[in-house]
Amino acid sequence: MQAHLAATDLACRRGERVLFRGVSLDLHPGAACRIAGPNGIGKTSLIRILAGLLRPFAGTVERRGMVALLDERHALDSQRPLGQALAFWAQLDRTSADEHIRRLGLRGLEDVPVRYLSTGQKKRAALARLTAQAAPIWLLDEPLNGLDSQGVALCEALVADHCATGGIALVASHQDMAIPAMTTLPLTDFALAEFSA
Ligand SMILES: Nc1ncnc2c1ncn2[C@@H]1O[C@H](COP(=O)(O)OP(=O)(O)OP(=O)(O)O)[C@@H](O)[C@H]1O
Repeated sequence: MQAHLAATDLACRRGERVLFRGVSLDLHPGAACRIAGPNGIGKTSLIRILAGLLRPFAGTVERRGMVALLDERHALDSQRPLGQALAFWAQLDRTSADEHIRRLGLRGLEDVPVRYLSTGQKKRAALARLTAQAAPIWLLDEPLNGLDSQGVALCEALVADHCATGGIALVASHQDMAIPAMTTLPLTDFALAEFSA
């Protein structure tokens, strides 16, 4: 089964405002797309609609294949040491976290409680959790936030590898990313003023 992520004529309403409307996309294996736009335009809201966590005001979403979401909530038990927190999810995913801990440069931090990790270390841990999931569809909300330059390059390489091996990546980011053939969906074009229905 080939992964597929499509949306047709999406609109998003939050409170009394329609944030955007008429948003469509059609992503097939290998596709990388960046959602761009100013603060508050609705990038996170669009990601959450595509993840199935927020109901669109209008339009439809079609998902085929498992979805992995990375956002500011890293979903790792803050009381547990990093190794155990990642192993908890790895066990559910029937995999091992070790290779992902190594790849994300987290070796040596396995015994440190998640709550003591720095911002960038937590983001790397969330990326380790993401890569361990082996989901074909990645929805990434500001994945570069908090990463140092080496972390940014690493994240770009992860996304590029994911797409090169048939994955789909949709990334909300204020920063350009060095990903081959990455397209841009500029949300600004769809912004509306106050909702007046
Ligand atoms: N539950 C909610 N109820 C009402 N308004 C909300 C709710 N959640 C978010 N909003 C509003 O929706 C708008 C879009 O928020 P969203 O987080 O999607 O924007 P964004 O483009 O991701 O912003 P940023 O670039 O700052 O991360 C904001 O004005 C925000 O205040």
